[in-house]
Amino acid sequence: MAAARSMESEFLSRDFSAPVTKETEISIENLSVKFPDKDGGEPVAALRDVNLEIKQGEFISLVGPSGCGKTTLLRTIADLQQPSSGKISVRGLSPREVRLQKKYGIVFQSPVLYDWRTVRRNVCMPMELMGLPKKYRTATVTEMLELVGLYDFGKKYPHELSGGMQQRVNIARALAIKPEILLMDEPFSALDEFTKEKLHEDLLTIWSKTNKTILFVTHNISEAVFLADRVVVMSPHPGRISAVVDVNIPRPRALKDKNAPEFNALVAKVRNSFEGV
Ligand SMILES: Nc1ncnc2c1ncn2[C@@H]1O[C@H](COP(=O)(O)OP(=O)(O)OP(=O)(O)O)[C@@H](O)[C@H]1O
Repeated sequence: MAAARSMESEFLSRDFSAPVTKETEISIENLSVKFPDKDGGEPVAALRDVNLEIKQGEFISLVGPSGCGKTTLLRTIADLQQPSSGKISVRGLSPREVRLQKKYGIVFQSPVLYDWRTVRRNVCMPMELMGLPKKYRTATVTEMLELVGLYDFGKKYPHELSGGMQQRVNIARALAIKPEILLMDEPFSALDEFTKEKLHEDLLTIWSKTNKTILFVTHNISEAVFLADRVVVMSPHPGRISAVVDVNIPRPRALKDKNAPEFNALVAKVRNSFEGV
């Protein structure tokens, strides 16, 4: 009970816009993940010898073809998958400790919203599960819906919203527990180009206001470059990091930056970094 109370008070005092410290937030050392082969053959090396340091407040895109281990890497950081060897440490804590402290926000491709709950009550749900006080929940839902531009839609139900709006609700819900790290697995891949581009700009605004560390998985090279500080390029068989490309395009970024020669040069650099595809 005392432990639950101290977790709650740690939660209520969590600062949503903590300053970016540029300290290492996630350290991945010699990480390998193998899955047994269904036909009894050699295990599948979903990840082999992955090494990566991610700074607090960094925006990292993970890009690569199908099967190169992007989702496996995200799931292993999130403690949804265990390493076969190697180690992940988040400011000295294990992924499990970080998950139990609710410091991960996770956004998947399909927004898993509850159809029978309004937008407000969907965003509220993780805070209800954690038993946070009602007054705090109400204020946080309002703050999150303002952040994602959906304050006026709080009383709607998911089926009354477009796909892009549903994904915004999903992001608001992931942010409602004030995570330090946002893990996003192809969150916009099912959306049309116009909606996707609007969400890119909005996600960058949300990121700059909240200072989260973001890992963003995508197949789309242009999306990866536009959003990230660094693009981590992965290649399959075995899943590994084949390059890390720094994106030195100034921020804040706008869609017109995609027309700049520097942007296209970076897209080409990422494309040329794939190995064994
Ligand atoms: N639960 C599992 N059991 C067995 N093999 C798996 C499992 N999960 C992933 N794999 C295999 O591990 C490799 C990496 O898969 P993963 O889903 O991480 O790749 P990905 O880059 O995210 O692919 P996609 O872009 O298609 O989502 C693939 O060969 C995949 O078939």
